[in-house]
Amino acid sequence: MTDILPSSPAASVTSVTRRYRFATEVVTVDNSDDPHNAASVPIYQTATFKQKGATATGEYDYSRSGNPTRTHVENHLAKIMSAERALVVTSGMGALDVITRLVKTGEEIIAGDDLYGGTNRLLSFLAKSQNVKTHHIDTTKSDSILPYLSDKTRLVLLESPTNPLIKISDIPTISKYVHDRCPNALVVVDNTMMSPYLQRPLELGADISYHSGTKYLSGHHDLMAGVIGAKKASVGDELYYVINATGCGLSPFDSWLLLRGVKTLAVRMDKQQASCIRIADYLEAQGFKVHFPGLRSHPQYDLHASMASGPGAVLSFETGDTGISERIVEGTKLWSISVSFGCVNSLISMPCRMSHASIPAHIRAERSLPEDLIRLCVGIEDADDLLEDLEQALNIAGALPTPSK
Ligand SMILES: Cc1ncc(COP(=O)(O)O)c(C=O)c1O
Ligand SMILES: N[C@@H](CCSC[C@H](N)C(=O)O)C(=O)O
Repeated sequence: MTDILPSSPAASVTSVTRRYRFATEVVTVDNSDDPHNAASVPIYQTATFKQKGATATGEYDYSRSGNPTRTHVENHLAKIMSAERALVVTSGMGALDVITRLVKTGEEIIAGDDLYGGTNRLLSFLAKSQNVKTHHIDTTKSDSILPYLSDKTRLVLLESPTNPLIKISDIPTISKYVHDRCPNALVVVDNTMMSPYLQRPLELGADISYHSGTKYLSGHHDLMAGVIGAKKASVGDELYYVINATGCGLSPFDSWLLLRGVKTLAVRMDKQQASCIRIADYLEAQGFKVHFPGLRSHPQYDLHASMASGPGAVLSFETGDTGISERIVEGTKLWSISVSFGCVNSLISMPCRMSHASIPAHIRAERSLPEDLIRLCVGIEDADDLLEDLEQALNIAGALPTPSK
């Protein structure tokens, strides 16, 4: 496919190596090619680029094919994701759409049975429209994948932790199973929940890692973006072909916003994670069933710790009663009732009513997704304020055995 690529930036960054620790690399953007030594990468808000002659194209000709602001954010993301090539598109779902275009009619996908509702929707759509079957299995048990691996397998799609039940999959073991048995299959990890700061799936054996850049990478809920990192440049080039062919590359302005946002990823995540650990401890101490890989009680605490450098800042918990859960969510003042996560502001939601409502109720039940589940996405506010607000909402909802204070 690469021989028919149009002129465009060859965004492979195999030559860009990390020299410093992650928190330093993430804030250090290489802008050394700027003709005016601009400290911040400029926004090249242009659709087209002039040519020296009819056949003399420069590095860029048209912003759908490539744009310098987009190239900068892609190179920076490739560096922090340990990818040979990174690509940015208009949303996380757009990223998965691009990846699934590598699958041909009749081929198969293996995916988890707890995964983001929109991902489930796209996989269901592919089954109907392209005859691409997805086997949904419990990827927390690595061996459960073995009976489904065949010469039809093209993608194995993992979330770890999963959204919303925060289950963990063994990325190295599953990658080995897949690569040993299906050399043409690609292991794809949706790493949105962790961000490359906490977990880098390409270093763990995966072939492609992707993100909803709408979340931690940008961090402020002021843009939609999708990010794809390919371990091998050749796979990145195939994905680039799809992006240019379909026209879903990220705009110059959103590329700039993403590059600006990602610089603070480490400080945001440190603060959000520290507060989330406190909140998880508090909820568990009140007797709730809490799903969070930072708690010793998490069934895959050790596995997660072997792959990631922290538990992140999203947890979910069960109250045992849908009505109580609704009252808790509606009783908070500081936590916004909102889908999404990874923002500097704290969010509270009921996945079955909101982010995962597109999964039919009977499938949610088959997959044991509790209707009363509450998801908390912890922001950078003062943790004491967050805890106090949560506690008053729990009290109002009658969720605490003995109302405190
Ligand atoms: C885990 C996960 N992956 C992918 C997506 C899709 O991202 P986007 O909303 O940017 O399309 C979302 C949320 O929307 C998500 O939660
Ligand atoms: N109406 C949207 C819902 C988006 S959910 C966003 C996010 N991934 C989350 O988990 O909260 C849709 O139908 O996709």
